[in-house]
Amino acid sequence: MNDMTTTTDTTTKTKTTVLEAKGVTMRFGGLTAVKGVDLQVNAGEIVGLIGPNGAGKTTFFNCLTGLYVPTEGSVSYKGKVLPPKPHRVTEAGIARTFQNIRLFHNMTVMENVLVGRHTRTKEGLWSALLRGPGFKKAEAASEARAMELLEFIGLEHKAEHLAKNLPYGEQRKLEIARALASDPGLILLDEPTAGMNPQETRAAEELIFAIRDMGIAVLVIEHDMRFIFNLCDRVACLVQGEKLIEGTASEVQGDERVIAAYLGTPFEGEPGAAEVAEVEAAEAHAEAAAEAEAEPEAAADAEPETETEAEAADEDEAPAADSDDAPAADAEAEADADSTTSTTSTEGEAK
Ligand SMILES: Nc1ncnc2c1ncn2[C@@H]1O[C@H](COP(=O)(O)OP(=O)(O)OP(=O)(O)O)[C@@H](O)[C@H]1O
Repeated sequence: MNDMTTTTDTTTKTKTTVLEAKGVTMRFGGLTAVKGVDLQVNAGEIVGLIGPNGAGKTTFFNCLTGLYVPTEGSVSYKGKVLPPKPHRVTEAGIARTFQNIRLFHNMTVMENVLVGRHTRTKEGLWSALLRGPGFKKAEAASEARAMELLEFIGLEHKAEHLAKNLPYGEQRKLEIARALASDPGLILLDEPTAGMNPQETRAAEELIFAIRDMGIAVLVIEHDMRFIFNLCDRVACLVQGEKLIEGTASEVQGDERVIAAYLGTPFEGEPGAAEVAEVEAAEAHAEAAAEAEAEPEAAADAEPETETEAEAADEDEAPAADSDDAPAADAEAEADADSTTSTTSTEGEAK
């Protein structure tokens, strides 16, 4: 990783592609969570990934980081296709944080960062067990690097605290420091400001700019639109697993399809709209066929109903006529009377 100096100078930006996802598709049984998504992240860029709940953003992240093996498509990092294995992806240079914080809660802040460092330490098992000079030197270097990262996120004074005792916003920052410990060239952040207050969100924004200025490309999922449009050079919007649009912040935030997707309003050419229309047409057809089949029966049912009504009318006109229901009604009335009596008597006894 580059030195820790942070600047706001982005003139050194190049168009070197760091991440290239091509036609990534992920199916879970009959559900296509991600459908043919292409995405590039270039060196020096902060790219945002937005979309309504369930749009497939986290599933896409999981495909990029080897947690899921995409059903179709490929993911390359700096021109090399990545093997779908999380530790190999980390070794290659991609680090990530999770939507639900995943820290080692009973370990210290420093230990959590050291865990993130292990892919970059070369000392083997025997060296570690025997704690030879090589191991001690490597351990000291790792600790120095971890402390540097803690200073970077402003948590050096809490190095010996247990992770579980940190406030929520600091836990999120610690997760970022742990990801940075693997010296990535690209970091994927899954909702880094979730649960943060506005001040913490602002600080997170500064932290991400600083990470970019260290030479690490960033791909970030967020629901906070103000945060994303302020932060990102480019934004891609997923809807129902498909990439709806990709462009600069102003292009994306002004796009009425994006607004409609967030408000749940259907729009022309909406991803999945053709499939929905097909299913709706098939359902309407099936309903119409069922109705047509049921029609003669319905007509037949209608006649006796008319007769019954006529009979009932006759009965109304002949109140003296015996009815089978009458004794049952009498019995019910008697039973009601009995139960009322018994309740009353019980209440009386109780009193
Ligand atoms: N392991 C899984 N098995 C089956 N379905 C899954 C699995 N993971 C995700 N899904 C489904 O895939 C779809 C996309 O989910 P995903 O979590 O990727 O969306 P998201 O855009 O990250 O949503 P959110 O913004 O709410 O986090 C959803 O319908 C979800 O239920």
